[in-house]
Amino acid sequence: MKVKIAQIQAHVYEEKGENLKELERNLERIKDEKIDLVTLGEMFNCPYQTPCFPVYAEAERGETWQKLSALAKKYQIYLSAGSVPEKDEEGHVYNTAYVFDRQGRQIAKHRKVHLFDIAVKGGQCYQESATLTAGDQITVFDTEFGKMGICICFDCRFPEIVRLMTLQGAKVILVPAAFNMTTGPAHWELMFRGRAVDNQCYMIGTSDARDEQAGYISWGHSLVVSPWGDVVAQMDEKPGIQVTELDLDRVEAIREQLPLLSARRTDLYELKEK
Ligand SMILES: O=C(O)CCC(=O)C(=O)O
Repeated sequence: MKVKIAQIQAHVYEEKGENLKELERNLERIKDEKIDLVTLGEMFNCPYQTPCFPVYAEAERGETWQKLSALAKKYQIYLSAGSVPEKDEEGHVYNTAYVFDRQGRQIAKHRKVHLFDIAVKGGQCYQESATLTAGDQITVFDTEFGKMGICICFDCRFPEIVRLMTLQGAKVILVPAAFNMTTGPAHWELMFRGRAVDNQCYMIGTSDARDEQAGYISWGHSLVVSPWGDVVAQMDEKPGIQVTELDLDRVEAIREQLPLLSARRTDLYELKEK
């Protein structure tokens, strides 16, 4: 089975609504390409700076959510709408990824479970936990193409989360992300290839475009890695759209020929789900 995906690596505007307008312009550009699934970057509608998250945050089903749902319906696409800051009733703010189906119905919601708190000497420092609360769910969802999983950026560094999604049946893992100028060159491609090789699944990393003037400078390089570990497609750092066709039959074929998942020694080790 084939799935045609479009990764939109967009510039993040300070004006929240401008990001939705840009999304619509981009969807209009690809509307005749029979795209099945569109993916966006992490915090695609909000500068990636901790003080901005509470200010830009909206409740689920808020204005941004409504527009995203309407766009999925209008263009009859699955829309993995990157991630956005989400506020709950108690005022907690999350880094949340919504996924909509072709009718605009929400079919998945993932709140980032591993907050990005790092301090690399002479390099990138960041503390998401200054304003964000972590989620507590692993997220897989059904599509007409079978099960997919989703996690957000730093989540993907933890092999357990991708393994659990794989064991729950996901053949494609979507990762809205924004690595930076320290960790991007070092780990971006390596991480996606590693997860793909271990789990024999498609890994789809979609970043925001690089903005040298921004407080946090994204690495860009949105990519698709096959279940064999090849980089099927990779962008540079600039805004753009990358269209790729996934062949989901390769997942089963590779798992049969190189039976890693079935050869696990679960008598010696196990991964517990809560
Ligand atoms: O893991 C990294 O190097 C980057 C992670 C990140 O930027 C994020 O989780 O938003």
